Amino acid sequence: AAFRVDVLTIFPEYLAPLGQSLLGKAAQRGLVDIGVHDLRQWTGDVHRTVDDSPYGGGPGMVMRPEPWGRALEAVRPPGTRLVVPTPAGRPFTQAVAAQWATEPGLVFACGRYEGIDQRVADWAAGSGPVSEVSIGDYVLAGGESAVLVMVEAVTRLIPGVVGNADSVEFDSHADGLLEGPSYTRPASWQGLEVPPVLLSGDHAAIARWRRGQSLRRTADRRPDLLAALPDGALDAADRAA
Ligand SMILES: NC(=O)c1ccno1
Repeated sequence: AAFRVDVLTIFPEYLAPLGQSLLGKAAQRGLVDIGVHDLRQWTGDVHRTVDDSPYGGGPGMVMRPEPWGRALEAVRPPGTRLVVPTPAGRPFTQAVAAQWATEPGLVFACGRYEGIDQRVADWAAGSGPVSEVSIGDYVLAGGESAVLVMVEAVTRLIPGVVGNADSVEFDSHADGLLEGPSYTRPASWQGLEVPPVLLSGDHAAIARWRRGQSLRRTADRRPDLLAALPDGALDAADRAA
């Protein structure tokens, strides 16, 4: 069955890119079903109000719970994970994306303003898993951009969505390390040569060189990833790299 994605937002037009390109083709091929819903459909007043001032004072506005409750009851299949993008969330990583890609689908709640009344996530936990996640340590105006990022990261891991399955398997972060440099024709460009080992045809040497490049780049750019590797992940050859 198709992987089902539903997005609740007050800016449905912002999610238009979900219908294009890679995702669009996957949707056409029945691999992914995407529904974008305007939260204001579930407001109860003539002004279609979705926010109010925060209890306890403080700047900005908070999204009221009632429209979310009605929208989730209408849209969220029972047991489906609810994802709430927020700078205060747990980190969204490749491992999280891989886990979610094995599930039947996802519902995304895009918060605006200072966020959504906490009772929505608390109440929603009664009908399925709820994940409050962050795509990085920065603050966006709303959750919509984060949803575009997460939908792309998850759906490309669904078998058949990305043409070449190998390219997914050898992504950066797939083995906990960053991918090293890539090269293609011409062999010489602006006086810069492609590393000769890559033209040698010696596949064992190429694999060793690539692993070394990956380790070196990870140590240079993301030492935190090296530190997070499970014991034994690096062998003697790795340490020598
Ligand atoms: N960092 C994030 O994931 C985020 C979501 C909404 N605003 O920021």
